[in-house]
Amino acid sequence: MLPCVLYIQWELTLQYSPSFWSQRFQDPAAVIANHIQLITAASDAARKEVPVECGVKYGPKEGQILDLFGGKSLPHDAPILVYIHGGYWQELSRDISAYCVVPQYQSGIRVIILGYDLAPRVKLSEIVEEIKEAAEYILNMAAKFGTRSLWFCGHSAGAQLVAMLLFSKWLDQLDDSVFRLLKGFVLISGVYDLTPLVSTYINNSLKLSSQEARSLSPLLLDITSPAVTKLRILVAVGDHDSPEFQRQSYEFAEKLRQHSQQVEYMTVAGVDHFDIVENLQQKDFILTKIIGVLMTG
Ligand SMILES: N[C@@H](CC(=O)c1ccccc1NC=O)C(=O)O
Repeated sequence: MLPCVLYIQWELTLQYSPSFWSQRFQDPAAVIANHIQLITAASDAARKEVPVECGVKYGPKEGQILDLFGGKSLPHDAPILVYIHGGYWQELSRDISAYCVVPQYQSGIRVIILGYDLAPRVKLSEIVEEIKEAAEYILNMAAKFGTRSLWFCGHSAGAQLVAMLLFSKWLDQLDDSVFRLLKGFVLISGVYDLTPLVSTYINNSLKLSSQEARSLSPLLLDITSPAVTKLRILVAVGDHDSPEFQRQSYEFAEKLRQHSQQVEYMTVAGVDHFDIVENLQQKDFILTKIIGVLMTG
């Protein structure tokens, strides 16, 4: 029999390795390989099909770069969707994360694909700071464009980065003329309590202490910002995500609900941690349609 500590460690590793839960492939490595292949092809296609300004710097650090899709072909007040990729803050990049662009652009939405520095080069607390700087930069840019609405959407680790925007004072200090552009968040298959990751391989490059993990966990922090009551928030998770991922999404949505009546929770049928976002390249996928309706309705 395995000693209890080893068993718990193995169970945590399993719960927080999304590739093990896909029902589409036998081999977890094949899930990731397929994911990279699909999102790379869809991102290449987006750059061919949609006018794009690539490589806009939004801050001083190397990875603080965004790509802005839509150009002059959209009206100046077109809504903006900001998309933040996942990969446990150590994998993937903005240039292969533009897969949601084409259908949203076809619905009249500008899309910003946000890049950020990755661990172990930077600490997670620095990445959270980079995203805050991005949000500030983008809101001010949107105010200049005359944008009518702005949404943030994050996948997996990217959903934690979006959620952390709620725990920073800058949101409450924004001028109302800028804050009113921010309409909501779409949080897809996120991780909101980081403390279980500390004892897994995921922490090899993050090097989070238990204390740091707590301070970066939206599920464990007090929500004090009045901004939360003004935002619409959709928390979505795949029904083939691991039970722990599903629990975290459910609990975070419940926590948000204690502060706001504008929070929705949904389990997306028939998808895992990866095709829940791969499918954002399809205009008929339920989440693609919901994002379009939320942003233009
Ligand atoms: N090593 C992980 C990889 C992973 O979690 C992941 C990969 C791509 C996009 C998002 C991911 N998860 C969280 O950000 C796994 O086994 O699934």
